[in-house]
Amino acid sequence: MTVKMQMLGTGSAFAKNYFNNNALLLGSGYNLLIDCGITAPLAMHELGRSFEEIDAVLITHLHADHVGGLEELALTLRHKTGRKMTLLLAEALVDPLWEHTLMGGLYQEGITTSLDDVFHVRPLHPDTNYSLSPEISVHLLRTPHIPGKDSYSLLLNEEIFYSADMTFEPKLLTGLVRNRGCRKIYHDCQLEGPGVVHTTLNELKSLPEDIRSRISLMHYGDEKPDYIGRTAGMDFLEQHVIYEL
Ligand SMILES: Nc1ccn([C@@H]2O[C@@H]3COP(=O)(O)O[C@H]3[C@H]2O)c(=O)n1
Ligand SMILES: [Zn+2]
Ligand SMILES: [Zn+2]
Repeated sequence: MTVKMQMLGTGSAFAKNYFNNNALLLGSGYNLLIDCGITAPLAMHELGRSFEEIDAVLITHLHADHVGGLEELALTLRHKTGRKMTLLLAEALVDPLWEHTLMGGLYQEGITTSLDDVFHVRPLHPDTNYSLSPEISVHLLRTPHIPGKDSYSLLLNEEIFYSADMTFEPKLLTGLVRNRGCRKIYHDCQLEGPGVVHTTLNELKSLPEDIRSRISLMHYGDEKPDYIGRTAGMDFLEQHVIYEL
């Protein structure tokens, strides 16, 4: 079976017409959630889905639109079935995720005192390919987002680049396609204003056609309808549509 991808949302952190940019990879017998932002529980609900059908959640970096739904995910599973979700993330994010993000909501004296009490934590090394199921492998690439903040883009099945939030890396994108045979790039995209911590549409438009033709845009703002047909051939990934990966 071909792996499918369904975005729970394709919006930027502050978009109101789109849910947070989180993705579901749907394999045969193995479903992976990529990032679990504030809006992920509502998006799952609207899609008629349950966290119980997810096998593992992978986190790219510690911003609320990527991790803000983890507290609800963990508590929902605990109360419904007692199950701990497998949590995949770069080893550098393990302690900060607990100490800076989740401890405030999940700590319970004598019961929940560490990330391991709520998740099956599987720390990942960057630049290493991990087989998650017979159909899905993941490989973390550390990419720039905010100074001093670790953030990891993904190479899925060694042929599909899924950007975490990142600033423009034209050499990386070009090398992935021309040297590593990357056939598809899902890229965050800030449509208006200076990028600062994201890649802008204008930056992506400056790439050569053989790279642009592989790019689908995600993590965009509410102004997206104004940009249809103005993306130099790059298409917009649409939330809730099921694509072949
Ligand atoms: N130095 C920063 C830090 C954050 N931000 C905004 O906050 C958002 C957090 O989620 P995001 O999706 O990374 O997008 C970030 C910026 O909009 C920003 O614009 N500049
Ligand atoms: Zn984001
Ligand atoms: Zn971010």
